[in-house]
Amino acid sequence: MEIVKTIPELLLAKKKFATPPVLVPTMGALHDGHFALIHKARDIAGPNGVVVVSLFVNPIQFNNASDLENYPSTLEADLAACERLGVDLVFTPETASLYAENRSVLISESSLSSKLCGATRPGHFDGVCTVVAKLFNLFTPIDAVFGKKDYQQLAIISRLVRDLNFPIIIHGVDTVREADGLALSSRNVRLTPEHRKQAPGIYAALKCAADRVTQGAVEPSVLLKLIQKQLSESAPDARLDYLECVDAATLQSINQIDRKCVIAIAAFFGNVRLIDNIELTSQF
Ligand SMILES: Nc1ncnc2c1ncn2[C@@H]1O[C@H](COP(=O)(O)OP(=O)(O)OP(=O)(O)O)[C@@H](O)[C@H]1O
Ligand SMILES: CC(C)(CO)[C@@H](O)C(=O)[O-]
Ligand code: BAL
Repeated sequence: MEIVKTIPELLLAKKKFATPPVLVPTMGALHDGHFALIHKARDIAGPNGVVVVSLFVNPIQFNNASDLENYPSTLEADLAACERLGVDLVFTPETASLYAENRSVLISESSLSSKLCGATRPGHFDGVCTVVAKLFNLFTPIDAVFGKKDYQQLAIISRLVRDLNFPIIIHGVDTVREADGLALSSRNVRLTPEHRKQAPGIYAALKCAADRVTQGAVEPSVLLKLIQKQLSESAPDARLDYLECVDAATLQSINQIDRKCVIAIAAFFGNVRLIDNIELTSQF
């Protein structure tokens, strides 16, 4: 496995690739969710293809300085895991090697990012789109793999690829969960023991709402109230950042469950912000 830190090194390493790579962009602090992405990348690439992983905590997508400062970093363990999983190349750039000091170009998506995390983390998706476009330009992958835990991000990156004609196929991987249902997330390690106990309440409440839909419930407002009630009982310390039922394609709020939709949630436990979602697709 090759580890490269700079763009010149990356461009040199790329010359040795027999095929265009399959890219897995991450911010490091790898866990089983990331490993599922890497497995998917290997499936796509095949045994002789090239799988590359980027580990980069992208400062320009953070709207909160202390969130950036406290973002977990486990570089040695990440590199060992990538090696074990048969990754061909890991890219761990310094911020200065990716961003010019006087940079003045930003990629902005203006529709799918208007709600949910886009509304509560201003500028976040401009940062995501910009760094992902850079990674696409640097690696020229044929495929790239993202997780459905970040549902809105996956939708926005698919739109970025469509609207800017990146010749790349975007693959989504189902959310990997702890045995108690909590979505794996690098930020989970920052939960206090008490908040870690409460956090599975998020997915439990989402599932309960999804079950109601299976039984015929069609009013998003009823479902959202049910989730809020459940959360207040199972996770009393959770502070909602948003909770919405949105059209799965447009990510705009809906009044009736009459098409593929997603319930998306973000909640704070102390200063740790977790996101999760559930797709309500089985009926449509
Ligand atoms: N539990 C998970 N299941 C599947 N994919 C995941 C999971 N967690 C993260 N991913 C995906 O891994 C990629 C990198 O995400 P990232 O490095 O931000 O990890 P993270 O665990 O989402 O961290 P955090 O949410 O704390 O920022 C993204 O495509 C993300 O959707
Ligand atoms: C896609 C990504 C690596 C861009 O920094 C990040 O938003 C993430 O880890 O989901
Ligand atoms: N997983 C999305 C990256 C972020 O929270 O900034």
